[in-house]
Amino acid sequence: MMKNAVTCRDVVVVRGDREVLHGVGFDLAAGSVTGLLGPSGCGKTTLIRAIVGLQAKVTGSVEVLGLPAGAAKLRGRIGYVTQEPSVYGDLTVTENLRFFAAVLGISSDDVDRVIEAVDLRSHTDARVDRLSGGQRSRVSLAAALLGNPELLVLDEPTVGLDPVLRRDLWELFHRLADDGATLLVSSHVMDEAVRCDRLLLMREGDLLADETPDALLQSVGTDDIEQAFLTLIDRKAGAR
Ligand SMILES: Nc1ncnc2c1ncn2[C@@H]1O[C@H](COP(=O)(O)OP(=O)(O)OP(=O)(O)O)[C@@H](O)[C@H]1O
Repeated sequence: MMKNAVTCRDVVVVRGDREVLHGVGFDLAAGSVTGLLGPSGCGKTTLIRAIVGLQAKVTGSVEVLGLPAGAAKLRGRIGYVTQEPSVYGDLTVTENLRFFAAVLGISSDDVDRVIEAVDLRSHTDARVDRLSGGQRSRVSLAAALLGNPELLVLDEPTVGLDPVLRRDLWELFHRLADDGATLLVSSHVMDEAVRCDRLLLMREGDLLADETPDALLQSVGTDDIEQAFLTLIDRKAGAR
């Protein structure tokens, strides 16, 4: 039986004085790539923060790699890339990664592997503040890959990347999953959905769909994910 890397049940989150997740539940199968899709403000980052254990005021249950989200023992087993670059501008690519490896207690031998994985070999000695936005976000991704985490949570990792790089990154995500990692990748670009094994479609703090891309397209009767999403919204509005 396939194990679940993440299990969420009835997850409710309050931010400020507003409930922004209204009882979300799903599983992430180990070794899969799941896309978390939905319009800006629908709650993707909030859900991600609940999974990586950074979000306050979470009720319901969030279990990650068999432990409650935020458990100290999960440190080092999860790689998380936020939308903001999390690396130092005044250090080179290699210096950044050596620093993060040292902080995590990982051998610096791993630095070459992650640089290669994100295709930054030709920029190892460049200061990060002299790199392009896309290159900088790949340095953050490389830092998250240090130590081979079992769960990778990536918040909009392909924003600002050209089509070739986006394709290469999605190939990397699938290689990592083939090696056993579980990936949750958020995006508001619907055409990335077909690259995922499974999709979570969110809107206004609710999960509208939790399906494979093919099953979703079939159930809605279209060959376009964006259209499928709009149809689901209309159906939900009609059901109210
Ligand atoms: N610090 C905060 N305090 C109060 N409300 C917040 C805070 N951060 C986000 N929110 C609200 O929570 C809701 C969900 O935000 P969230 O950042 O999770 O959305 P998102 O789907 O990740 O959006 P985007 O794609 O634009 O990053 C939004 O309505 C937002 O206004």
